[in-house]
Amino acid sequence: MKVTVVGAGNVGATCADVLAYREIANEVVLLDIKEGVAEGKALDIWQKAPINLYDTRTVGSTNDYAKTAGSDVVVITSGLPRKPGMTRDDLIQTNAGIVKSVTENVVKHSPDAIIIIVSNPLDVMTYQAHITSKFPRTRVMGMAGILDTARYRAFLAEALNVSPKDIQAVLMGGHGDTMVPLPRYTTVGGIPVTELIGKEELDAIIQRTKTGGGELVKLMGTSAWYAPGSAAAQMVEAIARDQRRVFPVCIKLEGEYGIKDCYLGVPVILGKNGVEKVIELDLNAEEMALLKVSEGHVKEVMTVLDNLA
Ligand SMILES: NC(=O)C1=CN([C@@H]2O[C@H](COP(=O)(O)OP(=O)(O)OC[C@H]3O[C@@H](n4cnc5c(N)ncnc54)[C@H](O)[C@@H]3O)[C@@H](O)[C@H]2O)C=CC1
Ligand SMILES: O=C([O-])CC(=O)C(=O)O
Repeated sequence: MKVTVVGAGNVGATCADVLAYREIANEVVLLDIKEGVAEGKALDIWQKAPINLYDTRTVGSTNDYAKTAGSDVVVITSGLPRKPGMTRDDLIQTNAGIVKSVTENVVKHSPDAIIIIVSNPLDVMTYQAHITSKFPRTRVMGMAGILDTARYRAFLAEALNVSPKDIQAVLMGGHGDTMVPLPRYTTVGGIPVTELIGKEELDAIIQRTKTGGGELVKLMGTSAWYAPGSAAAQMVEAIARDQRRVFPVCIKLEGEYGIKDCYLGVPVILGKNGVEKVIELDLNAEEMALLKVSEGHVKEVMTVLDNLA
């Protein structure tokens, strides 16, 4: 299994590191446009191998896609992160061009790859990569749902003073303030969460989850990377090991949930072919209304992208 991570910044380097120390791939190529940075970080990760005991080979590349040739999975993290006061959508102008040119190179050198987008605005950058690559939708997906769900699970674990391992949840929709956490599908060791926490406290956790990315941007002056990098690596693992894990993943909807031609996070089965199946939940009217709001927002930003072209 050969995996390329494009963008050797905070998220990309973290993802490459997790891929290596968890031996998810035999070879990880880290690529960036900044001279020497990807080579340096790949070398640093390789020099950690005798300490942390792994044998994944990590290779760096300054914009030389020949080194990425024949990758099975490509994770695209290249692009600007936001600064305090910005929304993810504010990044579209710069990141659309970056994701487009990176995708063109990926297609040329790894025509059979599965592409995982991380760059923001996530749902619309997944759209950009999909239309540029012309790959089937099952091979072009965005990472956001695992991260958003992890934040929700972490906040719940803290509030209930239980292990985050025992909290299972689904979160749908776009990667932004219109994301749709689903308390009805949230359990703690199999127990419905609503039996363990009051409505007011749960609502506050849901609200904190929706603005979870912004909370970190405010604290750090740039966006998060440990959880995002690990979340992208977890998607790669599900594909590399054909685990058929059930994760919320951003994909083009083609009629599921009554939604067409929109890129939204939905629960899927992730395996060796990419998205093996989109799972359709029987949402109630309130949940469906929230998903429609999310669809409306993502479609607006998709139109912004169409008008850039
Ligand atoms: N989907 C999600 O849940 C998350 C998305 N993000 C997004 O991921 C992206 C990366 O974030 P960070 O790693 O924190 O940023 P960063 O600034 O640390 O790293 C980005 C890297 O991309 C590189 N780059 C720019 N243009 C390139 C090109 N054409 N080819 C190759 N490399 C190129 C830069 O040189 C830089 O090293 C941002 O757009 C951010 O908003 C971040 C966290 C979570
Ligand atoms: O908030 C940001 O800009 C980065 C991101 O998508 C996240 O951490 O959820």
